[in-house]
Amino acid sequence: MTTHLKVAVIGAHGRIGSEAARAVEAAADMDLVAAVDRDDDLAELTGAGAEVAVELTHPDSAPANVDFLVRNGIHAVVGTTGWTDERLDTLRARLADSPGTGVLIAPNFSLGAVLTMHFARQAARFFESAEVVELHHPNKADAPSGTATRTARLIAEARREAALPPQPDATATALPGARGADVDGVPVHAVRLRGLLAHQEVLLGDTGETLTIRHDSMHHSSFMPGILLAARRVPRAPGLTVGLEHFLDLG
Ligand SMILES: NC(=O)C1=CN([C@@H]2O[C@H](COP(=O)(O)OP(=O)(O)OC[C@H]3O[C@@H](n4cnc5c(N)ncnc54)[C@H](OP(=O)(O)O)[C@@H]3O)[C@@H](O)[C@H]2O)C=CC1
Ligand SMILES: O=C(O)C1=N[C@H](C(=O)O)C[C@H](O)C1
Repeated sequence: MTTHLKVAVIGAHGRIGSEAARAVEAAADMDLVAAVDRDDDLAELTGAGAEVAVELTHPDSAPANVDFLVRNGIHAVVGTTGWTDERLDTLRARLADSPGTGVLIAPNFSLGAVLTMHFARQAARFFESAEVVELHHPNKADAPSGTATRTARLIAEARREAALPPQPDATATALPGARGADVDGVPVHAVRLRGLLAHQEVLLGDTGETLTIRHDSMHHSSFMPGILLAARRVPRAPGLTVGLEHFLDLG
């Protein structure tokens, strides 16, 4: 008899959480043992014997939910954004008391977005300038997106490794916000527009040429293969992993 992975979804009434609950239910090797949202008790997960929980709620809610999961030895696949360095440090300290538990935090579960970040990091050292434009639906809680923030950090890391100087920008006067948010020296611009779902462009420029890397998620289904892959893999990855790329072989 094959044993199915017991998976719970937290944030199961939300845009991505509801899609994730359906994807888990449809997966031949998984059982959806709990699907909870804001007013539910997380004790449902322990009662149901959840082995892995997929956390897709709100940046203000995720740290406490993940803390609960780690304290109860439930592996976590976290898509919720808003993980500052301070929040990650707190989580690492909690994980130290539960060394067998795995937590994956991924700002984006779609393969195209993971590749966009990978390619942007690869390309960054060859260009004088790089900026990130993310475009999302107007109901999104945070700006800039978790993906854009991580993309900018990866670009900044590559620029530092290549000892590139700060990006040129002769702007002397600007309306507040006109040059976007400064994420580790990389400008990040956020567009909120009905009709959009989740999109990102990485613009790289140097003398006489530009390179644009663009990714579009047209539907929440784009995130599901990554979420299911992460749920299968996270029990074998104790500790904290940030980024789905660590569970993929990107060469
Ligand atoms: N990593 C990835 O690939 C992706 C990540 N995301 C991220 O996922 C998160 C959710 O996005 P989205 O689905 O659009 O948001 P929604 O607002 O549609 O859904 C979030 C759901 O979580 C619920 N919720 C809030 N707090 C809690 C809590 N403490 N416990 C349980 N449930 C709670 C909300 O309830 P209520 O409405 O009452 O607040 C809501 O039903 C965001 O951070 C988003 O950026 C989104 C898509 C892809
Ligand atoms: O809120 C969303 O919709 C999304 N959030 C994630 C992010 O902030 O990067 C992933 C994707 O962009 C969709």
